[in-house]
Amino acid sequence: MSAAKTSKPKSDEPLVTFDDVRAGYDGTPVLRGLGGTIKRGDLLAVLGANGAGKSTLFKCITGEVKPFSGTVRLHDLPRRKIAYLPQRSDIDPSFPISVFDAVAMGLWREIGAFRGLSRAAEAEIWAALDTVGIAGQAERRLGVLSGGQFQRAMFAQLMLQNADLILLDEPFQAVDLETADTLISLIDKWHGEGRTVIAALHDAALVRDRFPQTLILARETIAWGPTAKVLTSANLVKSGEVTAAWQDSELGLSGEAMRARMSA
Ligand SMILES: Nc1ncnc2c1ncn2[C@@H]1O[C@H](COP(=O)(O)OP(=O)(O)OP(=O)(O)O)[C@@H](O)[C@H]1O
Repeated sequence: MSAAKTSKPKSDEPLVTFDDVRAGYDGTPVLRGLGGTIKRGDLLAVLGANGAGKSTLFKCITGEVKPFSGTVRLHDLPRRKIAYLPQRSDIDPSFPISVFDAVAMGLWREIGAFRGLSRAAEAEIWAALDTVGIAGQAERRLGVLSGGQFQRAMFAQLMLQNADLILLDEPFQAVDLETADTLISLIDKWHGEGRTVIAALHDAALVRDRFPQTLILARETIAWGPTAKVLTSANLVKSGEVTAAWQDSELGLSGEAMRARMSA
């Protein structure tokens, strides 16, 4: 995302509104009764235990998962202005593509997949590779990069997308501290440019340090608001318990056992 391309300025405008969203897979709900608003310019962390529904929330925003009931409303936000980085485990590393071409994919929506790259576009790709520190890896196959290098390449691709909303699913998983620092600086830069960034994370200390807003999720909203207010150990414990209770209920535990766990 070059500095020349500006997104809308930061404001209190709503960007995504969830209204009583019930969504999941094969008729089984994962998210239940989810409500709330992401504002334009938010830098929001989504925290929750494994299986809490963080990725499902992202997929509801991208439109990949359609709610069974309730609505996910995008306000003045065309889907092409949403950039989504799935969890590393959801990206096929064997796809035969060079690092350069993978990063270039960030421009596809603007220039089309099958058009040749202009000199300006090539320069933009090299600048993005340089910013994330992997210009020297450009000709290598994407699949042979280390976890950190791979994530740097994915961030370079995001840089080129010029998105208004950037969704990052566990972006620091399996990356070293130096890489995490580089990637966090980019997130700060995007936030400074008025873009909205939402990241699913597990590191509460990092969230406390760098993310002004937090959503704690456990299939339903446990808490959502300013990080200093929301990110408490009580809320984190509750989130783990509520997610576990929903998972137990899906595995067929009796309603009584579930209620006992919920009220413990
Ligand atoms: N494609 C799918 N089909 C069926 N069930 C799914 C699918 N994707 C996710 N689920 C189920 O939905 C629930 C929530 O998963 P989700 O990936 O949204 O949680 P998460 O909070 O992102 O978890 P994690 O921290 O482990 O990535 C889990 O029980 C998961 O098994």
